[in-house]
Amino acid sequence: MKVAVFGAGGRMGRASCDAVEAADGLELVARIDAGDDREAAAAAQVVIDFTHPDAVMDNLAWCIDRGISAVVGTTGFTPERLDRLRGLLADRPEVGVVIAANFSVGAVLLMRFAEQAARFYESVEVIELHHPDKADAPSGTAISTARRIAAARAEAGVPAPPDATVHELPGARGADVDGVRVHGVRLRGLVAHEEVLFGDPGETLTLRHDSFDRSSFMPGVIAAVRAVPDRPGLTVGIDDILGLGR
Ligand SMILES: NC(=O)C1=CN([C@@H]2O[C@H](COP(=O)(O)OP(=O)(O)OC[C@H]3O[C@@H](n4cnc5c(N)ncnc54)[C@H](OP(=O)(O)O)[C@@H]3O)[C@@H](O)[C@H]2O)C=CC1
Ligand SMILES: O=C(O)C1=N[C@H](C(=O)O)C[C@H](O)C1
Repeated sequence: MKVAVFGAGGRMGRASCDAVEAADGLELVARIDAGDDREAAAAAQVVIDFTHPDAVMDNLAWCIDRGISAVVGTTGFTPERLDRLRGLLADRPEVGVVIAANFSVGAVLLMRFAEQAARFYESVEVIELHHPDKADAPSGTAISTARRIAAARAEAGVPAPPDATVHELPGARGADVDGVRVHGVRLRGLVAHEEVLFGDPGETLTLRHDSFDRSSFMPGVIAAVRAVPDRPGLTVGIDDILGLGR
């Protein structure tokens, strides 16, 4: 299968190029970075995109227009952006796009475990910790985690977490994602880490995942590349591809 990588000069792009080159049955046909002519990727059957939230929608429109499927790790996908993508894909029903905020197996499992725990605890907060060269905050993974926790709590009728704060320096209580507080740490030496803290009277539960190296994302990326030609339309998350179901 012919594969091109968009964002090939970046941290994830470089790791993806190496992973594609090492994978049986995959052939790396183009490395595209900012400013390069995308036509060099026109021969690809699948594009991997690890670029920038400001670039990814235009890249996907280009791929879909040419009938090229895509595996997307770039963050910044709002519900509105996903709807726009569904609209683009409706015109090319043979094309598949897999978007995942996190391709590491551990992060996928953490999100599922957090979703399961959500209804049992009065309090919940999310902390994401990343390298300081990251453009977006909170991380896409933390936003997805918080949304999934919020949805599970709402479905179970759990009220908003208690919080008596009335005096606050702006930002001290983090971002509000669907009613769940999300805190971002940017620290040299880190790669990608997330904690979900649950609390109830007399106990807490902490779920933590650490990516110490970008190789942690590659099995998920390669599994998605192999799967996407058989998954027309939009797939959000790699749970199904890993055999976990929704
Ligand atoms: N889903 C997942 O598992 C993961 C997702 N990510 C996400 O992936 C994205 C990239 O992260 P990371 O690799 O660390 O970032 P980097 O900044 O290291 O890499 C991004 C690369 O994309 C290039 N680029 C920018 N615009 C375009 C464009 N239009 N076409 C082609 N290339 C372009 C950049 O070039 P230049 O520097 O010249 O602008 C840069 O080389 C982020 O959104 C991040 O959150 C990261 C890790 C895991
Ligand atoms: O920028 C990163 O590094 C990462 N980005 C993704 C995110 O925003 O969730 C995935 C992972 O956290 C690493």
